[in-house]
This record gives sequence, structure tokens and C-alpha cells, in this order.
Amino acid sequence: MAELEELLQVATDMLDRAYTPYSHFQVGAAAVGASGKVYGGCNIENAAYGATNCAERTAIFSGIAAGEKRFTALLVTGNTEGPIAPCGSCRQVISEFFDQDAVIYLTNQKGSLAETTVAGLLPGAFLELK
Ligand SMILES: O=c1ccn([C@H]2C[C@H](O)[C@@H](CO)O2)c(=O)[nH]1
Ligand SMILES: [Zn+2]
Repeated sequence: MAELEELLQVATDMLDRAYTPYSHFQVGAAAVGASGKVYGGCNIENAAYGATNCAERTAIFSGIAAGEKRFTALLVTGNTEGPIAPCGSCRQVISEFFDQDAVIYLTNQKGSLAETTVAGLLPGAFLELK
């Protein structure tokens, strides 16, 4: 539970850092590295929309750049009605760096919480190295 509250705080703090001049839809994420360190991420948009980086991938890539190899948990939040749902690209990237049974918390800013796993997000993921 302590982990959940800390991750929600980190991800919520990230909402203000989101760069969203196109969608005005802010997303925050917090990924726990195998070292135990927590990495925050926000979505970062681009005039070429396809170059946008989602909050989940920003958090994971920040951890990788800091030296993490694997992650144990991820929380995502946004101003959605219900728990936010990661896009397909993020589901694939999450599958690459988390164990299949790692916990994923999908939340919003109104207290919604859905708990799932990596396998729950993307059953049958393509993983060339596994
Ligand atoms: O789980 C999600 C869903 C969407 N977005 C971003 C991408 C884009 O900047 C904006 C609208 O899709 O929200 C995320 O960062 N994570
Ligand atoms: Zn995404």
C-alpha cells in the first residue's frame, strides 16, 4: 500500500510537467526500477504527432537511461473518468522491461484504481529475446 501511495504521488506530480499543446491531455506515470528507485514520466507531444512520447514510456526510458535493466511495478494516472488505459505502443514497451506478472496500477485523479498485470495488458506479447 505504501508503494501504491508513493507511486500515485510521483505520477500525479508529473501531470504538471506534461508537454501537451496539441491534446491538452496530461498523463503521469511512475515506474519502479529493480533497484527500488522510482522514475516519473509525463507525456511529451510533438508537432509531428507520431513523435509523441507517452508518460509510461518516458518513465521507463528515464529508468533505462539511469541504468535500470528491469522494472517491478508501474502506475499511470490522468484526468480520465475511469482508470486510464495505456496505448498499444506502451503495452508493448512495458512487456519488454517488466515480468509478465508485474503489477500495473491504472488510476485517475478521482480515486479510481484498477490493478492488472503486464500479461493482463498485453496477452501473448511478442518478445524476441524470451
Ligand atoms: O496511457 C496514455 C494515454 C495517452 N497518453 C498521451 C499521448 C498523448 O500525448 C495524449 C493523448 O493521447 O495522451 C499517454 O501518455 N498515456
Ligand atoms: Zn502510450
